[in-house]
Amino acid sequence: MRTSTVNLTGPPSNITAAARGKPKRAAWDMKGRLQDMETQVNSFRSERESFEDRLSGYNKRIELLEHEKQNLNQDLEQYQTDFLANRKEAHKLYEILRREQTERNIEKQELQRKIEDMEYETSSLTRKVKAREEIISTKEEELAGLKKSLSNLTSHYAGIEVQFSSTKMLLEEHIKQVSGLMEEVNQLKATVTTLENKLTHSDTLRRKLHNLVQELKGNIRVFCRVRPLLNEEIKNNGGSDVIHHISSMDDRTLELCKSTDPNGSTMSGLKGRGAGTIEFSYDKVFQPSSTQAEVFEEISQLAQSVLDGYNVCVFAYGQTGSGKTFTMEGDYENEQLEGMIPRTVKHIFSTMKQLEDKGWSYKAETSFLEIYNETIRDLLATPKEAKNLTYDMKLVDNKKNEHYVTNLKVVPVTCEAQIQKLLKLAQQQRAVASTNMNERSSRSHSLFQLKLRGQNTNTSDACEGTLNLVDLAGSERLKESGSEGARLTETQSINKSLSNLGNVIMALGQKQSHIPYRNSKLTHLLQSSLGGNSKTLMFVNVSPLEMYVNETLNSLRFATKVNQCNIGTATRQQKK
Ligand SMILES: Nc1ncnc2c1ncn2[C@@H]1O[C@H](COP(=O)(O)OP(=O)(O)OP(=O)(O)O)[C@@H](O)[C@H]1O
Repeated sequence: MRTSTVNLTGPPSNITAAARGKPKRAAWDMKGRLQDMETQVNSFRSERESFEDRLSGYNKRIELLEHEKQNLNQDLEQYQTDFLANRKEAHKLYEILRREQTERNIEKQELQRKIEDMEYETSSLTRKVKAREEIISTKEEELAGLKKSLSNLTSHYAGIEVQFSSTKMLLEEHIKQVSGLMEEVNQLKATVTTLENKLTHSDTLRRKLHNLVQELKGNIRVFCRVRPLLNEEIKNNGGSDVIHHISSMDDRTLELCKSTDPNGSTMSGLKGRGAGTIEFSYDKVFQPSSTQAEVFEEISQLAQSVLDGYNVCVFAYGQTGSGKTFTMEGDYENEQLEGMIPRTVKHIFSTMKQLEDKGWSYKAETSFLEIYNETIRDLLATPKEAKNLTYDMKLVDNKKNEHYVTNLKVVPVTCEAQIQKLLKLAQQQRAVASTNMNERSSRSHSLFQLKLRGQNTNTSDACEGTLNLVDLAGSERLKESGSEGARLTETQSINKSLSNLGNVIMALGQKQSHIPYRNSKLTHLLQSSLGGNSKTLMFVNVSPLEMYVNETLNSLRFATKVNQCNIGTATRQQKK
């Protein structure tokens, strides 16, 4: 940049000094005054020249300055242009810088996140490393311990090896002895197997012979079952489950102590022991502790007989609450407490499967009814299905005296599960009414029937068997039941049909020409299953309560009579 300086001070100092330096001339001194004035003009002239010099200097200076100004203006314009260009450039750079900064910020955040992650990872790795280190140190300790044990064991092993070689020698000697003994054992085993086979064979034979004897005798078999005391009854018995008035010497006899009996033992045909003690004997007596499985074990052969083409009839007889329904049906929801009906069904279906290998195939159909006040009711029909239907008995076959019930639902069954379902349906439908004897007393007879038709493709053999499982209504006497009104009619009807069942059995036993089957629906319905063509078994269920000792006595007497009846030998129903 160009620069210059201009001196612009006031008029020359000699003028004022001349004026001021000389004393004032008198008015008359014209010459002097002219002289002064000429001096003054000269001074003024020289002053003017000096001024003019200075002015031309100033003008030059101004020109110079003007030039300088022009230069400066040009510079300024250049600067402005440069400035604008620079500002634009600077703006662009600023934008780039700002973008760069934003990107850097994002990168920085990213990096910070990564750093945080890495820090976290590092801290967790540090923790893991620490844990590993701890484990390693524990393992090292263990290793040290193991090394120690190993060295102990090695020395122990050396000792054992010594022992082993001596034992080995001993063992070789023993092996020789053992092989001799093994031979003996094998010989003994063979003897045991032969004996076991003989035993099984003789046990099967014994059972078969026992059944044969029973069949040949033609007797109705009777099993007696004493119910255990229930929880409430145990409480009333002073917390004890011991039944004092009923006892048993073995599994075929039962003693009833009726202390109130004045004569003690005068019942016809019954042995007496001591005052009021009466002994009864049956084919089997089940104690209160007997399980459902144990009871079924004894009747499983009867179930097998149905598949072999026999008619089988099982009754449960006894006073209300003595355990008839428990014995026949039990608890369908609890496998251990299942009664004879579900167990028989299971047994039959599993045996059917086994017999398939021998060429047998079976068709099965079932029905379930109850007789209430001498009226038949279908337990497999819902109330809607049974509406407006009447159930009468009609003869199927004159020769066989076989009856069927009109409108009764007969369901073809192919598996055990199907029957289980039907049994539950029937259970729901059973008429249950209350009496003084038992709040949930069943006041009807129920009859479950399963008919099987078998065909053997290998031998062309065919057979037909029917299983009847009957849960009879409570046998208590009118006096004891305390019934009135509708309940009285029920009890009378039950008593009538039960005593008729007894009459039919007695008439069969005495080989009478007329058997009163038609006197009650129950005997009428079971005509073909009683009377010689059926394997018949009666459960007499007994209450453990001493207060019912008279009812128990009646039941046991009835059962004894039934047991003594010879109704003839059951025959297999073969078909061609
Ligand atoms: N052996 C037993 N073990 C355990 N409880 C039993 C046994 N026998 C019967 N009971 C129970 O005793 C009660 C009466 O039995 P159940 O209903 O079978 O008598 P019931 O003779 O069929 O009576 P009802 O004539 O009224 O049908 C039931 O609660 C039953 O579960």
